[in-house]
Order: sequence, then structure tokens, then C-alpha cells
Amino acid sequence: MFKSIYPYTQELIAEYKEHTANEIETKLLKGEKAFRDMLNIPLDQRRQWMAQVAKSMRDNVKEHATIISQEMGKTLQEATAEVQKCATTIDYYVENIEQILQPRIISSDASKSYVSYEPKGIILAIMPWNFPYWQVFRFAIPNILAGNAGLLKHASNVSGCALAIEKLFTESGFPEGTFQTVLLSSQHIEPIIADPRVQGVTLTGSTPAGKSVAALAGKYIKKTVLELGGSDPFIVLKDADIKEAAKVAVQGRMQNAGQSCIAAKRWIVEKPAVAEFTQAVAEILQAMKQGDPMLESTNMGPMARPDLAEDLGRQLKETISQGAHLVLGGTYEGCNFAPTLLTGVTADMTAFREETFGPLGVIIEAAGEEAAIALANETDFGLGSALWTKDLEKAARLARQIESGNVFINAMVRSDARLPFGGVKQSGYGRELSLEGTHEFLNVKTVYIH
Ligand SMILES: O=CCCC(=O)O
Repeated sequence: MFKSIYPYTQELIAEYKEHTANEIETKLLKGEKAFRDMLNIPLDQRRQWMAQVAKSMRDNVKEHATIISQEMGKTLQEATAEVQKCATTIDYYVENIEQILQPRIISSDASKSYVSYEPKGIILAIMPWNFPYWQVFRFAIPNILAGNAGLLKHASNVSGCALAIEKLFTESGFPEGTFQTVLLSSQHIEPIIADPRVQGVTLTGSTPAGKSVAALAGKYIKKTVLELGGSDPFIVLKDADIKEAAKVAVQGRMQNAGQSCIAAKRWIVEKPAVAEFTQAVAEILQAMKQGDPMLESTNMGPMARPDLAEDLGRQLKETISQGAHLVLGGTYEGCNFAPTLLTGVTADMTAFREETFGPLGVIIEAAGEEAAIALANETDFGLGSALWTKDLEKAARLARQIESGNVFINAMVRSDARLPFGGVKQSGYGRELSLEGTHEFLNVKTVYIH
């Protein structure tokens, strides 16, 4: 049984049965049929159905946001914003999909040659609990519009979200099987990856999960896109607007109770700016209210599971014992972890070396801008990064030196339907969103006419 537990109180809210092998076979049959049927359905029709998904989400935003908050603990306000972001992303793709799928004419020695972008079949999406709607929709919207079918294996603590998303697609007019949820634990995933009807696997999750899924997908020659962990640097140079940087650093770190792959996990601050930055972030953190995600007065909810809070507690304890200074917070009970600030963190400490997935802000002092970039790159991860300076020429030069899939200058890292999203190094490969993300699971077919 999969259990949905309200993280704030640890109350059991629902239980779901794992699907049987027969039920999974039925889903694969339906998915394959939906894919074949969709080949004959005009793009305009798919756009209309997708627009209906957005309408239905907007009409019932409170209901969807409540399921999210109840299952993984983010505030109702954050959950509402997540549902709205999914709907806005649908608007973007409904408007732009035709252009994204446009065949690309290439001159060669043929009388005509071009590349056409064609769907391949069922794409398996293995998704995490931290943005239980957004992570699914950013895969599902472009793929389904392009003609693939989606099969979702969601994290086991957000089964209610997974089923609500399936219902949205079914009720919006798409052929049955276009988007389905399979309730299954990870150890039973191999037969689905092996199935010839499944043509690709996208995974958002931890680096170990990415390694094991990519190994299986490799065994069966299935394309993968991996969006894995991150330990994003948030670099503040001495000429930055320090107050603004501090405000955005806290937002980037503490959103979603710090449980985001692109959270600002390492605040790397040039020495002359450290004191002002520390004071500014401490003041903001002090004013934060961690608590019941359903209350409007709460601006940070609990973490999603007690074991995650325990693990963050272990990282915090180790980092303090290695010499870092606890400025505020540091306490937790169950899933409720206080916003916490550490200073004096160095590159050999746990909170620098490991990804910290919770509300922990750490300040790392850099002797100068070159040292700051070296510290930023001293990680196995390479997902996002932020760089704060008023000198935009310097920013452009330094951005090229940062080893990450994206660099945000004087802004917080965030995903946006218009921009490709993904990482390098142990943060994975492939891209989501935008044109690049849409083409990942399509057959990039060369057509040559003599
Ligand atoms: O957890 C990573 C995804 C966060 C986002 O896309 O905004």
C-alpha cells in the first residue's frame, strides 16, 4: 500500500494499492492504442484538449492545491502558484507547439531535404514529490501535444496528485490512455522500461535513482532524460546590490521548505560583502513563519517526510562539528524544521559537499571573484547557478566559467517554459521545456527527396 501522510501532523490521509502486473499490461495496451489513435488526430484538436486541461485546473485550483499541500506539505500559497504555473505553461505550448514541431528544411544535394519531428510511443515519467504537479506537467504538456503518450510513475507519497493529474487529462477529451498513472514501487519498474511499447524514460530525482534508471534504460536501448540533484551556487560579488541579493537568496533557498533541485544551496559571498549579507539574510530568516501549510500566515511549510528532516539534521550537526557557526534555527521536530543559517562554511564541510534538501542557508566566504567561481565549481553537481554583480560585462564573462546548465544573473534560478532546463555533471543530461525539451523524445527524422 502507498500511504499519503500529511507532513505537518503525520496524520494518515489516504492509502492506495499498488497496481498488479495485469493492470499494468492493460495500461500499456491503452497507452499504445492512444498513441496510435493520436497519430490521426490533428494538432489543433490536441491543442484544444490541452487548453481544456488548463481551464479545468484554473476552475478547480483550490482543490488541486489542497491535494499538493496535504500530501507533501508546501504552503497552500506555493501549491496554488504551482498549479497556476502548469496552466500558464499549457498556454505557452498551445500557442507555440506548431512552430516548435515545424519541419526544418536543410539544403543539401537533394531536391528537398528536411527534418521532421515525430512522436515515438509511450514515454515513462518517473517523477518526484517536491513539485508533484509541475514536474509532471513540464514533461506531459510538450510530449502529449507532440503525439507521445505519457505513463507516470510518481513518488509513492503523492499518489493522490498522480491520480488527480490522470483524471485531468481523461476528462479533458484526450483518448483514454493518453496520460496514465501507474502506482508502482521502484523495484518493479524494469519490465515497464523493457517493454517495447515504452520508447523513452524521463526521470527527475536523485543522482543514485538516475544512475539505476539510466543503467536499465541503457540495457534496453531506451533514450533517457535525467534531471537529478543540484547544489546550486548563489554567488554574491562585492559590487552587487547586497540587500536585494539577500532577499532573493532567502527566497531561492527557502521556497518549498528548501526542497528544490535548483534551490540556492550554497551562498558564496565575496569577503567584503559577507557581514552585510549575513545580517540581511539573518533578519529575513528571523521573520519567517514555519508551520501549518494550510494557514495563510505560514510562509514555510514542513518538510515532506521525517526521514528527510533527520537527514538534514545529520548534515547540520556534522557541519557544525566541522567548525561552522550556527547563527539561527537548527531545531526540528517531525517534519517541522526551523529556517536555519550557518556561517563559516568551507569546501571540506558536509553542507558544502553534499546536496542539502531543506531549509538550510549556508554562507561560504570567497577571497575574490576567481575564488568564488572556483568554489562554485567545486561540486559534483551542475544544475543551476546565480551570480550577483552590477557589472554585466563581468557577469557575462564569469557566466561562461560556471559549470552548470543555467546561470541567472541578478536573479533567482527558476524554470520557465520558454527556456531549456537541465544540468551537466552529476545533475544529469538532456533538457526539459522549450524547443530543446520538446524534441528530446521525438524521432528527429531526416527526409531526403532525390
Ligand atoms: O526541483 C526542481 C524543479 C524546480 C523547478 O522547476 O522550479
